[in-house]
This record gives sequence, C-alpha cells and structure tokens, in this order.
Amino acid sequence: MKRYLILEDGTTFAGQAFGDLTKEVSGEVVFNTGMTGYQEAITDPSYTNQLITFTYPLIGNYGIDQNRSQSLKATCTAVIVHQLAEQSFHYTSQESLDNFLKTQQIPGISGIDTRALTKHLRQHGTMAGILSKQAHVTNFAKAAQQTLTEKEPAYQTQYYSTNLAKHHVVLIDFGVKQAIIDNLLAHECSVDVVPYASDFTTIANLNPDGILLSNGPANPTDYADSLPLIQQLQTHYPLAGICLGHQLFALANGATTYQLSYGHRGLNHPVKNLITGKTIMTSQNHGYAVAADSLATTPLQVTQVEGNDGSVEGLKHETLPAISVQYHPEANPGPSDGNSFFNQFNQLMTEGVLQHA
Ligand SMILES: NC(=O)CC[C@H](N)C(=O)O
Repeated sequence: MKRYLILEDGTTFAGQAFGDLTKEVSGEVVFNTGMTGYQEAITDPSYTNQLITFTYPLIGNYGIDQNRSQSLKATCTAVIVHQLAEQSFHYTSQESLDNFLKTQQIPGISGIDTRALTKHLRQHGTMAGILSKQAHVTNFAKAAQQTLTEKEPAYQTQYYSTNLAKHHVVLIDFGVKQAIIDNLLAHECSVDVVPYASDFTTIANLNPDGILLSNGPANPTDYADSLPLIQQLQTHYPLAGICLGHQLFALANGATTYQLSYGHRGLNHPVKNLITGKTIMTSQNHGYAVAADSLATTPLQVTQVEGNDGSVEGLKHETLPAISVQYHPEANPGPSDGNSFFNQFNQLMTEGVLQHA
C-alpha cells in the first residue's frame, strides 16, 4: 500500500505503508542518526508528537525485545525508514518492528530516501509533516509543533528499591526513560518516580536525598508552571537535570531556551567538558537548547559544550549543589562516556551541604 510523507513546504516523498495501515498522522519531522536504538527511540516519551526519520538505511533487523522499551508504549507519532527489515535476527527478539508498530497503532513508511529527507531538514530547518494515503494534503494546522496539551508523559509513578541503596532519589517524571531509572538503581539509589505536577510537600514527604528532573517532550517553555517547584526544590535538596530537566533547571534560574534549526538526535555527539578539557561521545535527543548568552545574569555556569555547534550541554549552580546535562548520560543505546554524571549526582547527595526541609 502506498503512503506519502508531505512536508509543510510541499516537498513530498512516496513510499510503502507499514505498521498501522489506517491512520493519517501529523507532527514535527525529526531525524535520528543512530545505527541502532530504533526501539529505544520509538518508546522514548521525548519523541511524543514527532515523526522519526531513521538515517541508518536498514531498520528492524534485530526486532523488538520488551526489555529495551523506555516506557510502557510506543510514544512517537510515526516511523520513517529507508528499508524495513523483513526478518529480525537477534536471539532476544520477540516480534518484528512491523508487528510492534501495528499493535501500538503507530504508522510507518518505508522506501524513503532518508538521506535526501535529512539533508532537506538540515538545510531548511525543522518542519511539520503529514503521513497520508493521499499525495496532496494541506492541513498542517495541527502538525506545526508539539504542545504540552497534546503530550502524554509516561507517569510511571512508582517506587523502585535496591538492596544497596545509599541515596533516595525523587525522580520528577516529565516523560522519563526507563534507562534513567535503571541507571539510578545501578548507582545504588532507590527511586520514587512522581508526576511533574506533584507539589513540594508530597515530594518532601518522600524524604529525598536528591531530586532528578527527567527528560520529556515538547518545548521547555510549555512547563512554566513547574518552575516555582524547581526553584523551591533546589534550595532544599541536591538537584540534577537531564535533557528537558536541564532546560527547566536553566529556565528556573532565569536563563532562556531556543529551538535549534534542526535537533541533535543520535548516538555520537561530541561534548567537551570545560572543567577537565575532555571530550566524550554522547547520546542525544533534543530540539531545544539553553541560550548561552542568557546565562550571564543567572547563578549558572556552563560546564560542557557540544563539539559541533558549541551549544550548552552542561550547567552547574554557582552556590547550590545542582547540576544538569543536555545529553543523555543513561545512554541507552550508545556510548556510555557520559555515565559518570550519575556518580557526580551521588557525590552531590553525599556532600550536599543543604539541610532537608
Ligand atoms: N529528550 C528530551 O528531554 C528533550 C527535551 C525537549 N523536548 C527538546 O526537544 O529539546
């Protein structure tokens, strides 16, 4: 069955339908350059309302294994590939990507020149697109941007314990990835995951040693209501932020954010640590960034920058025990170079000078 991807500037790509065959969907068209990790991306809540183009030419060849999912369901809007693997080979594979997307009601399109599509997005900037059975559609009204009202965070409100717990972390769920929870457990932290609309008292009653602000979808400025909570939390507990959490930590301290002309989505983004001078390879997925020139009047310092475009990748508070990174230190999949972030967060919780509430 034929299916079309129509970009808001009229550029049209024809391909074959897979996954859910009935839906017509729209959203922001983004590209991910990872050679692996399609399942992690498809189930990462940060991709909510986005049509993911995978630039690696063969997608699906190691199938789907429930253990790799980053949330309870597929969260992106559509999947765009060059070639869909007809067979999946990995020993842990439980089903094919095509089947998985059918059950998850996510449409896909294959046979797309994903290199041409990606070059187009890099040249003209991020844009909306519609996936349709028809070659001519113009209804982009809903597609333009993801907004907070359209997103559904994972809300994995749950307690995770580990025998070795040295610290107790309250993880604020803006659309958290399972790998963040797994990494906290592996770093000897027990974890309470709470919805982002939780109030200060509810969080304080959980007796945290530290607060972690999760990743999540949409424009960080959509979360203005959460900033007073973050301001209050950072003066009571050691605090860390990842990706959206990093952006919200910046906004809560008076910085601003902006939309990148096209996002960073892949597994090999160089990040330079300005304190150690070391560059590491990181896994990334973001379309917004903290404006470096907005930081001068804030209590925040840049600790890390992206190697390609110099954008802000890490922050620390000058006086409070609070740090954040724009990349994904849980790095699942991808290089684990950024993983020491969790050791740093542990150190903040061990040495944090603040009295609890
Ligand atoms: N992975 C994330 O947390 C993404 C943050 C935000 N939605 C962005 O695209 O920049």
